[in-house]
Amino acid sequence: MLITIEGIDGSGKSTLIKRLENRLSDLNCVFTREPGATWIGKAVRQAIAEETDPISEALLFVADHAMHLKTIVWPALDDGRIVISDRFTDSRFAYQQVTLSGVIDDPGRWLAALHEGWSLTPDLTFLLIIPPARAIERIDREGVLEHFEREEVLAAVQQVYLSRARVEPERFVLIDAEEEMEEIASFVAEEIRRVCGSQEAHRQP
Ligand SMILES: Nc1ncnc2c1ncn2[C@@H]1O[C@H](COP(=O)(O)OP(=O)(O)O)[C@@H](O)[C@H]1O
Ligand SMILES: Cc1cn([C@H]2C[C@H](O)[C@@H](COP(=O)(O)OP(=O)(O)O)O2)c(=O)[nH]c1=O
Repeated sequence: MLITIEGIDGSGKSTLIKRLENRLSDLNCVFTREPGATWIGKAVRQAIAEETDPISEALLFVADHAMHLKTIVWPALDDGRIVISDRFTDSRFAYQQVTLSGVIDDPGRWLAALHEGWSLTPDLTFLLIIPPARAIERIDREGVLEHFEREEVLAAVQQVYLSRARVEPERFVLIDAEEEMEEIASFVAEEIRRVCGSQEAHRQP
């Protein structure tokens, strides 16, 4: 089972993941993230910092995803583990749709073609929704802003996330990210237990 946590920068994904690590410790989940901790992940972070070319930046995100699948996601799923990822392919569709707009024709189609035939769709995606100005306030408290971390960029990214959620309502669970984190974490943990429990029940003869 593959579960992803998505949302704009500052929406609370990494805080939520930390809470889930505690709340779901008995489920032996694999917690992971994109961009990852490999050398490609480092290259991605360098590309973000340099902000030179959105096409090479997008391709590095895809390379990081391929490495992530090969080294972490597939092995864990093959072992029957629950994988919970802080960002996954929806991040690419949401952010690169915005950064590549006006750079290449139909970025959505280009991104879909790049993932075709080897990637996978999560079983369940929690999407944290927050007014972009609130997200920027939260990030601002932490220091330097990356090039995505501008209100108009995050607003556009969130719109793409929401339009993806409208197309696949059975996969996406929308969360109000301005709620208390304790409440968000207990709701998400319960949902994960419910979905994983019902999958177990399906498996029984
Ligand atoms: N529900 C919440 N209420 C108040 N503050 C929050 C909440 N969720 C996250 N924060 C704070 O907002 C900041 C950004 O959260 P973070 O988890 O790093 O976001 P992300 O991983 O999505 O960029 C952190 O300082 C965090 O403590
Ligand atoms: C995974 C991924 C991330 N990103 C962006 C989102 C973030 O602004 C940036 C770094 O990701 P991350 O470190 O997860 O940012 P945050 O914790 O602030 O949410 O990379 C993409 O543009 N495309 C992608 O495919």
